[in-house]
Amino acid sequence: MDTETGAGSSLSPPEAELVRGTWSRLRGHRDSVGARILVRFFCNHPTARQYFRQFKHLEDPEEMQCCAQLHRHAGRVMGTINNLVENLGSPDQLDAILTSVGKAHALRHNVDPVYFKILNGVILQILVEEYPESFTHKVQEAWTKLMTLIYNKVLTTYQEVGWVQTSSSSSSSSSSSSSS
Ligand code: HEM
Repeated sequence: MDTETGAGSSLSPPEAELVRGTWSRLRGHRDSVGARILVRFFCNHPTARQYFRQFKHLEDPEEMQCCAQLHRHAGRVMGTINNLVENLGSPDQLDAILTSVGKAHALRHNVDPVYFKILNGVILQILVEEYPESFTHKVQEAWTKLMTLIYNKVLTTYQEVGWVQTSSSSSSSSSSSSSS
């Protein structure tokens, strides 16, 4: 079987096992962890809110925390990660899942792909904060590889569909702070 996604290496079997092991511990808390990730992301990178009608004008983290659209997207992000983790042994499936995510965000939501890179960093940051004992150096390396694979495949899909940055998708005024 092909071990490449075409846009970055697949995880080795031991790396995939490390990701599965940590995910199985946090899967039951994925709604609350997902909401924390998105609140941190949107607070530290306010321009990322431009794509979300319901909370693009919200500044207060408490108000954001209550927003249904934020929770829906948190569920979708964490649901997609769940799907990816369940298919770590199937490069073709990983490819199909990420192509679909890439197409939706490029063609329907017109999201600047740089936000995927930023969000990936926030996901890792929150996972390490929430599960410090589980996220050893080796586990972090394995998760970083999964995040890189996500970003590379999404970016490749953007290129394949001919996504072109417009002023409304620009991220130039994004805050670059990474702490909460
Ligand atoms: C790992 C990263 C991400 C994953 C897995 C993900 C996943 C999803 C999924 C599965 C959907 C529904 C797809 C559809 O509309 O058919 C969605 C919708 C959406 N995503 Fe993402 N997403 C990610 C990152 C982002 C980022 C970085 C942004 C923008 C800053 C974003 C903005 C949106 C918007 C605006 C929608 C539509 C929201 C709505 O209809 O309420 N996504 N996302």
